[in-house]
Amino acid sequence: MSELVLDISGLEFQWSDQSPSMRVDQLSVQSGERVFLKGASGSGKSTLLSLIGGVTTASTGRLAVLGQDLQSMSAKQRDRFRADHLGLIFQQFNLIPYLTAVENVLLTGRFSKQRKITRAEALTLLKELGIANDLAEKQVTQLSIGQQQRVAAARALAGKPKLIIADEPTSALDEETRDGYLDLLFNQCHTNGATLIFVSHDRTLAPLFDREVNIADVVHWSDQKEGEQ
Ligand SMILES: Nc1ncnc2c1ncn2[C@@H]1O[C@H](COP(=O)(O)OP(=O)(O)OP(=O)(O)O)[C@@H](O)[C@H]1O
Repeated sequence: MSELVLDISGLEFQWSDQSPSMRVDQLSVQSGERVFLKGASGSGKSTLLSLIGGVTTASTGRLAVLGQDLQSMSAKQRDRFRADHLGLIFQQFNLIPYLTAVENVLLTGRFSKQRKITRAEALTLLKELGIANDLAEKQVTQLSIGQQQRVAAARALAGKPKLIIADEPTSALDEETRDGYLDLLFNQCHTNGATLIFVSHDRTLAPLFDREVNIADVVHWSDQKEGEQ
């Protein structure tokens, strides 16, 4: 089946009038694919992810996620779309420090009617990711970095979103924990029929994915600033 989960063409974006402009001529990802996105620091990986996640919008071009054109949505509609359909795993986790692990996972359901998750389901998901019930009831700041990283994954996977976007989620893990984490993430994506876009500097991980995309091949920056034409 060749359903496109991500379909970008002729996309142009600038952080501000004074910033270089970024162009993506074409990038598509098929349903169920696990894509490894690599690129040098500052090459635009996080910028691209924020466009795909609807956090920022491009000035021109097409960007469709799960068949929905994000470019034609208002900021509020994009927020709703993100909450309903996307699972985001950030480099810094973005967990709420004063909540327990399970409460952090349950937050997903607070922002989306479509992704309702019960406490029992959240605990099961955490357990599948290696966070037993006693840890799940602890404040997240009392967990190790590797455990927090798994809580962040559980929160992204809660409610079975169809697209998971992970920005360097294994950067703080030792090799063994990292490999276990990836196994769990892949298993969950497979079970849920989810597509995975995974950004990492760790090239040794690339062979584990269906496809490797070098950001330099898809993202082009122009240094021309306004007033310099
Ligand atoms: N919020 C922002 N406002 C203005 N410019 C930004 C912003 N975020 C990123 N940039 C600029 O966009 C360019 C690409 O940055 P981005 O963070 O996307 O790179 P990256 O490939 O994710 O880097 P890294 O691997 O270091 O995380 C950089 O020149 C950066 O300065």
